[in-house]
Amino acid sequence: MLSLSIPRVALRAAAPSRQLAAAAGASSVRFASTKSLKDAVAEIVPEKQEQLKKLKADYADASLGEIKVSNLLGGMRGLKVMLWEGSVLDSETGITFHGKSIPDSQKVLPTGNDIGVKGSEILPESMLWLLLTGKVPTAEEVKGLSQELAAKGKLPSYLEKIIDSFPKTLHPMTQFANAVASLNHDSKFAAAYSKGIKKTEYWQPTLDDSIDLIAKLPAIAARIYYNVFGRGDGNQAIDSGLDLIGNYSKMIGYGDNEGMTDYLRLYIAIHGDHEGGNVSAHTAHLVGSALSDPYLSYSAALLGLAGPLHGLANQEVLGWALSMQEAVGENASDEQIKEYLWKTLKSGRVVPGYGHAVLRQPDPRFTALSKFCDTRPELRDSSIVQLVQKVSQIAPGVLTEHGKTKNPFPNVDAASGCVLYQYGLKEFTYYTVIFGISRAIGALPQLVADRYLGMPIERPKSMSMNALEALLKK
Ligand SMILES: CC(=O)SCCNC(=O)CCNC(=O)[C@H](O)C(C)(C)COP(=O)(O)OP(=O)(O)OC[C@H]1O[C@@H](n2cnc3c(N)ncnc32)[C@H](O)[C@@H]1OP(=O)(O)O
Ligand SMILES: O=C([O-])CC(=O)C(=O)O
Repeated sequence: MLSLSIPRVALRAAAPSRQLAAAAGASSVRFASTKSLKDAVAEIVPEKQEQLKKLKADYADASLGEIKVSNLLGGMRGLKVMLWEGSVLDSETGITFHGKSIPDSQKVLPTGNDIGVKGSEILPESMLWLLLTGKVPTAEEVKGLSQELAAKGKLPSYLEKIIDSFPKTLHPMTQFANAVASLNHDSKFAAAYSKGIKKTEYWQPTLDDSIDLIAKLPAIAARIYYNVFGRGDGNQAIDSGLDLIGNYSKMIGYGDNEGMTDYLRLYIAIHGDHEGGNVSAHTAHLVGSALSDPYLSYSAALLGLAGPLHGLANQEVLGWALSMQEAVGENASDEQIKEYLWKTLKSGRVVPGYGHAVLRQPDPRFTALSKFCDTRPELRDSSIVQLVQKVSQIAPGVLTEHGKTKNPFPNVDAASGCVLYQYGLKEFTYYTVIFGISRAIGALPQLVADRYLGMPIERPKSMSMNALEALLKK
């Protein structure tokens, strides 16, 4: 269970008490002007640059392990070849954000109640601040960031026209990536680069673009939802008193649903970063290393997220779970679920939502989302949530017996969609778009770090099979 009643941020001297904020109600809490996120990043830049300088000076020739042919042929698993500041993934214990696990983050990061909007889950703004600066923000800092994002959230009319021109049949993720790339029209980084900005200053317009993009993702996503599925407010109106996801939830028609709104906050906060090697984060970093601006880099990341072995798995899980429910009925026995799992495996398909390239235990994000379900009667009693949870107990045994996957446990995608479905968001081709709002809060901070650290263009050595054989025979 989440410790909903612990006044976490309220313990810090600068923050208003959580109870006070909640009692005051949405939009009525006043905050003194405070440090902006850009000021907070500027503070850490010199020490990070110094740390990199020292690493290079002291350890440039130290080895981090050997490269085997199996690494080259096996998707580079396990090779330590990327710098990534925001989070580290441990195969047994899962993700930590600047050293903080998900439960740790839930204890210290400001929630809606802390800034005067209803909600007890982590605000994605709080996670963004942590990922960018390594520091836990105060409630005032998060409120200030929320206000900045609301002020920058409206879409330019050229982008609205571009989104409206997409055929409804175009997958929402393809629309999303195209829309994000189009915003490069207004990139401050691209404009500054063409004017000859100094390399040491690259990070500043990179951060400006990143904040601007994060601010606009909800409206882009909501406009796509409205155009394709006809749901939501249609004009993506932004309430300056609401947080980023409070606004998003309102735009897609869930503004009055506190459970859904807080679920979206939790989902988006904890999907944000999963260290650097996953397909979407890695892609943003790779494309950004060519000094493509944040819009282009993140658009490329979204196209990777749209693959079924990565972010699209959450769409796949729901389709698969509903087909199972149709085949075996609402109160399926363990035996029926096992049979269905075997049928999937024997048909040569993967069981979506299971397995992981790094994790070897159940994904702590899956656990966090399951705990959210346990705290809410509307989810606890849902037949689809119950089925997904039952599958999570049975599938590991079947996948172990099947003997292929190195990790038979559920990953985050196993849990995320059934909650959306239960709250009435049933259009599951849209689910990965929500993941796409989230991944920006992890991938874009690294782009900023890449620029203040002066990271070079990424260019590993590749080999043909013939060249490899020739090398190995030497
Ligand atoms: C947010 C995220 O991206 S989380 C991941 C979301 N993706 C999914 O849930 C899709 C299902 N899972 C998978 O396909 C995989 O487990 C991945 C892509 C996540 C990881 O892939 P890998 O690191 O290659 O996994 P692993 O080393 O365990 O694979 C070994 C074999 O087990 C198979 N395997 C892995 N997971 C599964 C699964 N869920 N069901 C059936 N077979 C599986 C692989 O396809 C591979 O088979 P092969 O030897 O015939 O090619
Ligand atoms: O880490 C990975 O490879 C996939 C994943 O779970 C994520 O990107 O969130």
